[in-house]
Amino acid sequence: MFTIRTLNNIASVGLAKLPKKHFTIDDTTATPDGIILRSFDMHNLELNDNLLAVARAGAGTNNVPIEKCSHMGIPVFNAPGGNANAVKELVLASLFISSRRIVAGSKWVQSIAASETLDKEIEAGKKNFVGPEILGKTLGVIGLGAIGVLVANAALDLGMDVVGYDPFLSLESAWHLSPSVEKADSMEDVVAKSDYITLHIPLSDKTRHTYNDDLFTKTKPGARLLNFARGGLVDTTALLAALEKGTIARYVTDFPEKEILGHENIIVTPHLGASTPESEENCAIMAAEALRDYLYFGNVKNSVNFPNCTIPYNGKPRIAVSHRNKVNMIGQLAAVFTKYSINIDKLVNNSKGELAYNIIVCDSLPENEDDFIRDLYAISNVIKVRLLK
Ligand SMILES: NC(=O)c1ccc[n+]([C@@H]2O[C@H](COP(=O)([O-])OP(=O)(O)OC[C@H]3O[C@@H](n4cnc5c(N)ncnc54)[C@H](O)[C@@H]3O)[C@@H](O)[C@H]2O)c1
Ligand SMILES: O=C(O)[C@H](O)COP(=O)(O)O
Repeated sequence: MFTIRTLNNIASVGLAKLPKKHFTIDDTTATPDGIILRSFDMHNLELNDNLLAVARAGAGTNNVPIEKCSHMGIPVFNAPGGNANAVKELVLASLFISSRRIVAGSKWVQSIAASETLDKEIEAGKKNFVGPEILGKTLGVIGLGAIGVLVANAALDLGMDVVGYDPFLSLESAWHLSPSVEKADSMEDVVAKSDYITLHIPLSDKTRHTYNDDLFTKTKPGARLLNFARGGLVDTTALLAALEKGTIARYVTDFPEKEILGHENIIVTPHLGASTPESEENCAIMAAEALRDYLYFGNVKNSVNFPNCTIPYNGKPRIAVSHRNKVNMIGQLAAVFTKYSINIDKLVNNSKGELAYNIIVCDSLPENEDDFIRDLYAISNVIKVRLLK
């Protein structure tokens, strides 16, 4: 039986992927085997020793202590692309609301007292809410992953020119990205030629304050900046200065911060990017399935810190071993199997950065399982050993 703690509301269709026969959902336990969450900040949460896996029902994992999890041999799963369409649709809406003064105009209309002269007042006041069309304008897309590709392709369909930048473009993205998207060599190149700029990169120590004074200086004057990725990507002080100077005409963001609330040229939504029933369900299903397959079979798919590693279940016992990515680890593991006369049926070893992970399917298990496990743990650089029967 596995105990799963949820740290946010997770769509019930996702939790239904964890059969009651083998899983208990307990949101109060301090010793879960698995955690499922959305944006809950896990950085200050103590990780219990028996925690086996964390699944983020969404894309961004900056709220999860990845390094600490890797150190403890805990895979962190996410739901790549599971909410990309929801974000794309909100970004498209934001292209329009950053241009046409829909939000300000609507607020103004709501504020006028209904009177005999309403029509006249509206016709006189509407000149204050003029905004340009997006047709024929240039959109710069920074980050061409699941969301960036959808946004770039959709903007082409709306008659925009699109320039994109992603130095780590994946094969998957390259397959889906329209060839009409111009490839830029640098972020500076993108912001210098774009009337609209949209950010779709993860937040990390490397990307924090990507949009800073320097990049604002290189931005085409009067550009509109959309941020549906993470608040920390934009340096707020530099942003407010850029709005003051007119470098940026409008900023639309999904990440409220007290410094930007109430600014006439900033439109803020309450982190709504993935808040559609479709995305909430997709992500919950992807996260729960990844967690279930890891807990049952040791299979790894969609992990941000572990390599993909899968062996279809064939009824035989399996040992899952994570270790630091060093030489001669397989040789040392195999020696322990030899010592206990265990025949290996299948073995997959994959690595990701400093971490490697093995699934070893065996024909039998030794009589003294505890000694066997202890010998595996005794190998230097082994992090976690799981015996799955
Ligand atoms: N507002 C929301 O509710 C919401 C919803 C989903 C995702 N997000 C945010 O959007 C981010 C992107 O989501 P995604 O699903 O497209 O992720 P993704 O992993 O599919 O794509 C991210 C892309 O950014 C690229 N990248 C990384 N560093 C870069 C850099 N320095 N310069 C340019 N490109 C860089 C990567 O190569 C990758 O292609 C997430 O990390 C998350 O923070 C927000
Ligand atoms: O990174 C993500 O997937 C989004 O920010 C969505 O976050 P949420 O699941 O808390 O809405």
